Formats: sequence, structure tokens, C-alpha cells
Amino acid sequence: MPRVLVSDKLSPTAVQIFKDRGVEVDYLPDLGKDKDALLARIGDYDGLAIRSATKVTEKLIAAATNLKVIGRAGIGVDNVDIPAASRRGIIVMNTPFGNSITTAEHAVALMFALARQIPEANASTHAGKWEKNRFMGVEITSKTLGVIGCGNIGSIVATRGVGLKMHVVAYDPFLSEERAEELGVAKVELNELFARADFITLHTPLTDKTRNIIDAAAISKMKDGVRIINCARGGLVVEKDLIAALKSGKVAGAGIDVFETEPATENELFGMENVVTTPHLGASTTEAQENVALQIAEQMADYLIKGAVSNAINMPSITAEEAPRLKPFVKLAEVLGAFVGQVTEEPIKSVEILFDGSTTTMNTRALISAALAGLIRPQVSDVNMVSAPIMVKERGIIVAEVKRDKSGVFDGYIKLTVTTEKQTRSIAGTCFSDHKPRFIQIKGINLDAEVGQHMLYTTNPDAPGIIGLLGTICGRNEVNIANFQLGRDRPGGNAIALLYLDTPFPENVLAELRAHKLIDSAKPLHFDVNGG
Ligand SMILES: NC(=O)C1=CN([C@@H]2O[C@H](COP(=O)(O)OP(=O)(O)OC[C@H]3O[C@@H](n4cnc5c(N)ncnc54)[C@H](O)[C@@H]3O)[C@@H](O)[C@H]2O)C=CC1
Ligand SMILES: O=C(O)C(=O)COP(=O)(O)O
Repeated sequence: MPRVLVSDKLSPTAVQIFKDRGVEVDYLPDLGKDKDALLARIGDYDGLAIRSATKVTEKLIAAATNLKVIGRAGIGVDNVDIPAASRRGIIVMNTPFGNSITTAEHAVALMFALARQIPEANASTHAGKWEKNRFMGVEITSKTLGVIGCGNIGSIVATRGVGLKMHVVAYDPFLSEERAEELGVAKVELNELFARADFITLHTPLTDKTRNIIDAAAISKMKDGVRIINCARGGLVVEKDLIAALKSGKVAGAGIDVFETEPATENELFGMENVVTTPHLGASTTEAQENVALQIAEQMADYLIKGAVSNAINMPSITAEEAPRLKPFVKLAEVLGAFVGQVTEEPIKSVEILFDGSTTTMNTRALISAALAGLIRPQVSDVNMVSAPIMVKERGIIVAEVKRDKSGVFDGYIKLTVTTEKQTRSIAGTCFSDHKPRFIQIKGINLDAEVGQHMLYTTNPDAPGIIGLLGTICGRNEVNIANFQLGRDRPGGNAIALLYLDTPFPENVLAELRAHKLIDSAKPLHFDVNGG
């Protein structure tokens, strides 16, 4: 039974779902804050369910020897070292929509709180001061709202702004003109947004590109008296620059939910009159927490129990519906990769994966990941569909995908072509209705070979005697041949033989075989035909 640790505070719904789905679960909501205790226990778990308090560092991942999936009950995954997780083959998934409305509403709430100084007025009224003349707000109607990052949350904020009769301008390099029009916002460049906005709200993920997007230089381009709202991530705003601008009056107010360092218990922003702060509450509503807890538990259980992948950051999605059709082709892609990976001894420069006919309509991203995993497994044993693309990229290997209409007798097939400094190798295969992978072409030579756990691959001149030679050697060494396939490019030309054996071909007989005049090369191959 797979075992999951919940190390942040999640709705009890998650725990119930894990139990109902047959996943053992430990709910330790404070463990995420205790780095050492988490490190000591993480090795016991197949899954880790978190929010933003648990920091999944490279060190934690190294200790997580059984971990297969990290589930973020929420959106931002900047607290997870994704490259480290990917390298270890651990899937990282989130719930990209579950808390977006709630977070957008929090941004709007902070905008109103700033415009009407509600927190200070509230504190003053509670203190019995009745300072009616101290508080003078601004209307938001007809003001310009600048949205930086117009994805799920930003676009909800934008439409709320439109509904509140604001002029909304948005900066997002990935926002299309059509989508902007649909939302009723003007798509602008960042400097124009700075120049025009009365309120600026941030909704980008924290990445190397967005870090410090609001610094002193950016603030200097803004209108005097601008108000800034950050419900995304602390690192987007340089806090010391914001504080200086608040002190000088350049920025009239800031609504800050997220901080450079969290938990934020000491911060110069605290106590400033024109600053409204909340302790990372963007996602904290009953509705959102119910949504994200339910979703992450279902997604993690789906993966751990059925192998279905949804909302993964580092792996293509595989739906529960497509999984059965895709599975044999994932295996096929993997054995094609494994074939080339085992016969290639020099560094690989590029890989082309061609999808022909019916395979073009499949989840080719998943199939490419599987082919790459098979390809590099002979060099890095601990690799899977999650880690293969990143490892291939780290090795500087260029990967190309080609799709084409049905071109031959097969309904569809996959062809892998690998180029090294010395040569180009290709292999093609398909699956028939028995769902078993078959090699249909090697080095441009057609054949029809079942894939077995133990195989022997030889290249040889097309000449009489090869079958007898291989049969005799196998017989003498008590290796039973389950299947024997031959192919050649032309009579008397280049030929190949592929033997499917019941046991591994003995290593000590290889030298003898390779020395024979009928053999150009001989390579024992191993395929994981049952796993995965
Ligand atoms: N305060 C809180 O409790 C919460 C905070 N968040 C934060 O909000 C962020 C945004 O969430 P979603 O809208 O769901 O993400 P999303 O991925 O739907 O949207 C992000 C948008 O930012 C855009 N973007 C990326 N780089 C950019 C750049 N350099 N400049 C401008 N735009 C850029 C993207 O094109 C995308 O449209 C999350 O990454 C998370 O960090 C999310 C939920 C709750
Ligand atoms: O979903 C997100 O990105 C959030 O920031 C929400 O964080 P939380 O789950 O409340 O710790």
C-alpha cells in the first residue's frame, strides 16, 4: 500500500480521500516547519502532500529515497526544487485552479482596504477614537488597474476590475490580443503599465525572470501615489525599495500578502500606516482549501495507484482514459530507446523521434519521455519518464519530434533515430493488438521481431552459415532460442540477426562470436518487457 505524508495543514478531506483510495496517510501538519524531523522521516514515504510551509530542498529530496510524487495543494511550487525532483524521477503536481478565485478576491480585498484605509480606520474605531477627519480615501471607479501576470488569477482580478468600472491594463508576455479583448483589458508593455496604473497588482509565478520585477527602477517609472498589491510571491518586490518609496510618498500604499522571508514575523513594513498586510492568506478560504485538498489527494492517489498523471509540472499528463491505450506504446518507446542506448557507446548528439500514422494522435510528449528514458538508462540506471528529459537536456542532446501521416503497411509506428559523432542509428517499432512491442526496422532493414527480456543482436555480411553458427553457439552454451529474426538490405549485402533468448547470452562466449569471420558485431541486449 503506498504511503503518503501530509506535512502542511490541509483540509481533513485530503486525509479521508487518501484512506478511501487505499493510500496509507500520516497527517503531521507541523512537520513541514521542522526541517530536521522531516528529513529524518521522508524516506518512509511514496508521496508528500504540501502547501507553502514545507520547503522541498535538494537535501530533502536526496533523503526521500522512496518518494514518487510531491503534491502541492495550491498553485505556487517555488518552495519545491523541481530540477532536483525531476532528476530523481519524482513527479511534482499542483492544483492550478483550486484557489485562484479565492486569491483573486484577496487581491481585490486588499485594493479596497488600501483605497479606504479600512484596517487603520477599524483599529481606530475599535479604540474608541472616532477619527472621522483622519481618514480620506480614494474611489476606484475610473481608476486604472495594472495587472502584471494575466494568467488564471490575474485574469480573474482583471475581470473583477472591469466589473468595478476600472480601466484595466495588463502586462503578460503570453497574453494574446484576443484573450485581452475577451477579458476587456488593454494589453500593454510593462513600462506603459507602470506609467498608467493607479493600482498595480502582481500575479506572476516567482521565477528567475520575475524575481525583483518591482524594484526602485520600476517604482521610479510609476505614477506618484500609486498603490501596489502583492498576493503572488514576496520575491517579486524588493521590499527595501518599496519601503523607501512608501516613506517618500511615491507609493501611497501597499497591500502585501506575501513576503521575501516567510513566515514573516519581523519586517520593516509592519507598523507602516499606509501598508496593509496579511500572513499569506491569499488561498485561505474554506472553499479553496476544500478544493485544493480534494484535488491533490485524488491526483496523488491516481498516480500512486493507477499511474495516471494530471497537473504535473515535470511530466506530461496521462489521463486515466488514455492510459490503457498509451501503455503499450510507452513500453514500445522505451524499448526502442533501450535498443539504441545499449548499442551506442559514443556520446549522443541528437535524437529524432518520428511518429507515423495512428501514433501521431497519441500523447507524444509522454512517448518521447519514455523513449529518452530507455535511451539513457544504460548510462544512468536511476532514470524514468520524469527525469529523462531533464537529463537529456543536461547532456546537451538535441531532441526533435516529427509527425507524419500513415506511410506504410502499419497503422502507425514509432521510429527513433540517434546521431552520435560517428554515426546515425535508427530503429522502428510498433504494437499489434496483443499490445506487445515489436521491432519492425533496424538500420533501414525490415524485420518483425518480438522483444524479449534477453536478446542477442548481430550485424554480419549476408552470407550462408549465419543461422547455423548462432544456433550452434547458443546450443553449445545451453542458451535456448525462443525466436530468431533475420533481415538484410539486399542479397549479399548487410544483414542483421536478432535472437530472442530464454536466458542471457553468456558474456564469456562473446569474444569467440565477435572473432568469427561471419560476424561484424555482436551485442547482448536486455529489455524490461514486463515492468512499467
Ligand atoms: N497568496 C497566495 O496565497 C497565492 C499566491 N499564488 C501565486 O500566484 C501566482 C500566479 O498564479 P496563477 O495565476 O494561477 O498562475 P498562472 O500560471 O495561471 O499565471 C501566471 C501568469 O504570469 C505570466 N507571466 C510569467 N512570466 C511573466 C513575466 N515575466 N511578466 C509578466 N507575466 C508573466 C504567465 O504568462 C501567466 O499568464 C502563483 O504562481 C503563486 O505564486 C497563487 C495562489 C495563492
Ligand atoms: O497556492 C499558492 O500558490 C499559495 O501561495 C497558497 O499558499 P498556501 O497553500 O496557503 O500556503
